Formats: sequence, structure tokens, C-alpha cells
Amino acid sequence: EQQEKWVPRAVNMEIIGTYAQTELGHGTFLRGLETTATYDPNTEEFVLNSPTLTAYKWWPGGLAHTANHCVVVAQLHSKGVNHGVHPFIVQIRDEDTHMPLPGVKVGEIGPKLSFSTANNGFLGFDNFRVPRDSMLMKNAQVLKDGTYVKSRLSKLTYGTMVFIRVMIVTDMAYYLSVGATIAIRYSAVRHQSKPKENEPEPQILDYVTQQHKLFIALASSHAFRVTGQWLWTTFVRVNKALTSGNADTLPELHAVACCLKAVTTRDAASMVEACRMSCGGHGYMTSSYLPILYGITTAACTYEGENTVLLLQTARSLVKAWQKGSKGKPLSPTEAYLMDKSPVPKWENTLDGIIAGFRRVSAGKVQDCVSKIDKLVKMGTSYEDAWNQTSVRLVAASEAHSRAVILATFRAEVSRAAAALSPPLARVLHQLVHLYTVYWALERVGDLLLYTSIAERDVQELQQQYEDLLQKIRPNTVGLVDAFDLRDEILNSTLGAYDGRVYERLMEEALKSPLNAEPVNQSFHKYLKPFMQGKL
Ligand SMILES: CCCCCCCCCCCCCCCCCCCCCC(=O)SCCNC(=O)CCNC(=O)[C@H](O)C(C)(C)COP(=O)(O)OP(=O)(O)OC[C@H]1O[C@@H](n2cnc3c(N)ncnc32)[C@H](O)[C@@H]1OP(=O)(O)O
Ligand SMILES: Cc1cc2nc3c(=O)[nH]c(=O)nc-3n(C[C@H](O)[C@H](O)[C@H](O)COP(=O)(O)OP(=O)(O)OC[C@H]3O[C@@H](n4cnc5c(N)ncnc54)[C@H](O)[C@@H]3O)c2cc1C
Repeated sequence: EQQEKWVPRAVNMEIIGTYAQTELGHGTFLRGLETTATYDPNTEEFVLNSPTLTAYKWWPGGLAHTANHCVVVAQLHSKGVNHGVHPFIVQIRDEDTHMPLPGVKVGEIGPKLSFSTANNGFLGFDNFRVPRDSMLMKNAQVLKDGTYVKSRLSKLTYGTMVFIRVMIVTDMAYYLSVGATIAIRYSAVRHQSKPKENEPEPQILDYVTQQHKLFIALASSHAFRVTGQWLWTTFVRVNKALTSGNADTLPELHAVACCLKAVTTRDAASMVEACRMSCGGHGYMTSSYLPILYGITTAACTYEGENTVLLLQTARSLVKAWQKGSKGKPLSPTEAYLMDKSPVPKWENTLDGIIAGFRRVSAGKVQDCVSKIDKLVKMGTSYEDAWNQTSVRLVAASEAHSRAVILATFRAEVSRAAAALSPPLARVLHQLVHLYTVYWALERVGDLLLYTSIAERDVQELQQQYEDLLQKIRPNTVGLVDAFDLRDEILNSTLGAYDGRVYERLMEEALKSPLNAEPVNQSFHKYLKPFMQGKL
């Protein structure tokens, strides 16, 4: 009934909404939210209040001047009992005049690192009444007399966040494709330095250090797209099971979505920044789009669950899995490898060898965390303090798990798809999988040395494999970014346009500056001249 009421209006853009969960005082700790929705059975309404300054909603995109409705997450009180946070759909502005409704205080939160157009807002309520059917009642319900009917699973309230975290992985693939396209096209246009006196300046893309900065962004875009698709399929499967009343697979989905969201956003942000810096001074120009892209990408490390917090959620699941597995109980598919008790195998410098190595690293780190927590607890430390004291290692274990999942998924999905591709295309995709895998092996060589039988010779060989791959991929790099098929209007970059007219575009953009409208700026007469004449 609620979907019938709201969804068609939202789809037709008759109403514009946002998700108002985070408050000034709390974003991570949802049980600590302070906005209240108190049921009044006499009028069959909920009364919304923001009892403190820190209860004000803060951040929702589009809230400030755009949205006229929002989903408000509030502490539900009925018959004098607090039932925890629940979602309510609330109209905040008049649909005709767009004026805030009486009892609603809404505004804009101010300038941010980026996301300038997102119109993020704040929102407070003063005895603001909404009808009973404003509470989204698919799961938990409040009956007319105020009786509370519990959801069969309390965590279903958090379902929207799981959905968006799943989507974000694919979103990061997209941002990386934009960054890689701009930086690689520019690196093909840009010539700099003269290593050989009698030859022209080379394209900067021919410097191997430049390839090292950029090809990983290209490969990661593919890795995240493939992993995002796999995660989406998993999400759809879990959701189907939930619809038929089976929630057994939800914890695994939550655990894997948390760490994949965290690792893909962090990688995407740091690689987009590497793309920006790889363009030298011009990468610092707003017109290159790279600073804006960085601002957008790095925001994802915070929104939809701060990354460290999410990695710790996955770690919680890994520790539990370890404890379960140690008692001989079966584990979920993505965590089953933790219980691989076979002796550490001889290291192999192959894709499968490296993936197996990452699983060993992850399992070894989880075991290390469990031992430390157990030891601290035995010494009388509370479990919570032991957890906190172990949390740097827990985050590392969670990240290692995520790397193992991405590496295995990328390899498996590309191998599966390759059968239907032309051999040259399959070969190039395999090169990207190979490059991605070897890159991370070299990045995490310390961990591999700790937990696997990798030896110095293997590391040297991996380094050589990596450099060979850069060389093999180089001739196809521009073709590979063209294949992302991003239109110039979308790239919005002086450096990344298809035609490569970098210098012309930079000058055209500079000339658009209002500061170039007059030969002598008024500031000369107002400030500079008096200053030069000692009059200021
Ligand atoms: C909305 C956009 C709509 C667009 C739609 C269009 C669609 C298109 C999409 C396009 C995409 C690109 C978007 C680009 C633009 C983006 C713009 C920016 C958007 C940014 C939006 C936001 O930014 S919006 C706010 C997000 N704000 C968080 O993200 C809070 C984090 N904070 C928590 O999420 C919890 O607070 C936290 C930590 C788990 C602890 O919660 P807690 O204290 O209650 O829980 P505990 O830690 O005690 O855990 C108790 C047990 O619950 C288990 N569990 C916990 N969560 C669970 C869960 N979700 N599912 C299952 N199980 C769960 C856990 O695993 C434990 O299980 P067990 O007991 O068995 O171990
Ligand atoms: C661009 C942008 C758009 C957003 N859009 C929306 C939106 O549309 N709707 C909405 O509701 N919200 C939105 N948010 C808010 C966002 O979801 C929160 O900022 C985010 O969930 C982080 O919460 P926080 O700000 O409370 O960070 P905090 O939790 O205060 O984090 C601060 C630090 O404390 C650490 N920390 C916190 N708890 C723990 C813990 N348990 N263990 C270890 N370390 C911890 C974190 O790791 C971090 O280093 C948006 C945010 C941004 C930046």
C-alpha cells in the first residue's frame, strides 16, 4: 500500500526525496540517533522532534532546497517504550509554494571539499505531526492503538545501506574509468624531457613510471566493475531469499558489501588522485576535471558508512567465522577458505598461486587477531577493550579478505567471460587481470613474506612480470580507455577530450575567466597602486 502511494509519485518526479539519517551528533552509531517519533494514538499520528542541537539531521543530499519529502530515520516511541530507529516518510515542504512546513527547520550545511551541487542540508523538527502511515511498515509496524509489531529481523531497517554499498562498488569502477581516460589520453598528448639527445621528446605515457601510476587505475576499473556485478548478483539472490523469509545469507552479504565498499572507495580515491598528479601542473586545473573527480570519489570513503567502521564490521564477521570454523561448523562461501588447515604450500608465481597467497594472508591475520583478543580477555580485559586494542590488525585482516575476494572474483569472472570473446580481446583482458594481481602482490609483499612461502627470488620474478606487463599493455592503453566510451560532455575535461586538443582547450577555458575580461583589473587602482605608492 505504501509503495503504491509513494513510488509512482517519486518516479514521476512529483515529489523529490532524500535519505535523512545522519545527525550532527551521530552518523556511524545509528542506535545513538536522537530524532524522536512518538506515536499519539488519539490522533493516529507520529510527533517528530529534534530534542537537541545534535539531533539535527545533517548531510542529506538535496535536502537544503531541492527535496520536498524525505525518509527520516528516528527513534520510535510508542506506549512509553523506545523501539529503536525506524524510517518515516515525511513531507517537509509545501508541494506548491515549496515553503518549509510549520514545525520544520531546514537549510544548507555550507561549502564542502566537493559535491558543491549536492545541496546537502540540515533538518530539525518541532512537534511536527505526520500520519501513522508515514512509518515505512514493510517490516516493523505500529498498529492504530499504538501496539508495536516487531520486524522478523531488526537489521532489515539497514537494508537501504546494504543496497547503496553494493551499488558503490560499480560506481567506483566508473569514477576510475573517468580518471584513467583523462590521464591516459593526456599522457599520450603530452611530450616532456629529452632522454635521447637526437630524438624528439617522448610522450609521457612512454615513461614506465607513468605507466606504473596509470595502468593500475585502468585495471582496477575493470576489477571493480566485475566485482560490482558479482556483488549485485549476490545481493539479488539474498533479497529473493529474504522475500521468502530466509535471512540466512544476509550476514554474509553485509560482511562482504562492507569491506568491498571500503576497499574499492579507498583505492578509487587514491588512484584518481594519482591520475591527477600524473598530469603534472595541468592536473591541478579545475578544468581538467580531476580535482572535482577526486572530491567526488573521496567522499565515498565516508558516506554510506565510514570506511574504517565498515572494515571493522567485516572483521567482526571474520572473527566470528574463525570461532565457528574452529568448532567444526560450516562457514559461508566467501569465508570458507579461513579454515584451510593444509600446510602452507610451495609458493607459485601464478594467478592462482597469488590468490591462494592472499587467502593465507587473510586467514593468518584473522587468526592473529583472534589470538590477541583471546589473550587480552584471559588477562581480564573486557571483550570491547580487547577488540579496540586489536582494531588496527582487525582492519588489516578485513582489507586482506577484501583483496582476496576481489582478486579471485576478477580472475574467475574474466576467465568465464573470455570463452565468448575474440582471442585478442581475451588476451588483453587477461593481461589486465595479471597486472592487477601482480601489482597487489608487490604492494603487499611484506604480508606475503609473513604468511606464505614466497621467497626473494619469487619477488624479483614478480617484479619482472609486472614490468613486462606494463610493456605489453602500453600499445593498447589508449584503445582501452576509448573503449570506456565516455563522451567528452561527460568527461568535461580540458585534458581528456577525444580529439586531444589539450593546449587549445586550456587556453580557451582560461580566456573564459572573468579576470581576463579587462586588461587592467580594478584591484590595481583600488589596492595595488596605492600600495606601490606607499599610500596603503
Ligand atoms: C541515499 C542515496 C540514494 C540514491 C539512490 C540511487 C541509487 C543508485 C545508486 C548509485 C550508487 C552511487 C551513489 C552516488 C551518490 C551518493 C551520494 C551520497 C549518498 C550518501 C548517503 C549516506 O551516507 S546515508 C547514511 C549512511 N550511514 C551509514 O552507513 C551509517 C553507518 N553505520 C551503520 O551501518 C551501523 O550503525 C553499524 C556501523 C553497522 C553498526 O550498527 P549497530 O551498532 O546496530 O550494529 P553492531 O555493530 O552492534 O552489529 C549488530 C549486528 O548487526 C549486524 N549488522 C549491522 N549492520 C547490518 C546490515 N546493514 N545488514 C545486516 N546486518 C547488519 C552486524 O553484523 C552484527 O551482527 P552480529 O551481532 O551477528 O555480529
Ligand atoms: C558527501 C556526503 C554525502 C552524504 N550524504 C548523506 C545522506 O544523503 N544522508 C545521510 O543520512 N547521511 C549522509 N552523509 C553522512 C555520512 O553517511 C556520514 O558522515 C558517515 O556515515 C560517517 O559518519 P560520521 O560523520 O558520524 O563519522 P564518525 O563516525 O564520527 O567518524 C569519525 C572518525 O571516527 C571513527 N570511528 C567512529 N566510530 C568508530 C568505531 N566504532 N570504531 C573505530 N573508529 C570509529 C571513524 O573511523 C572516523 O575516523 C553524507 C556524507 C558525505 C560526506
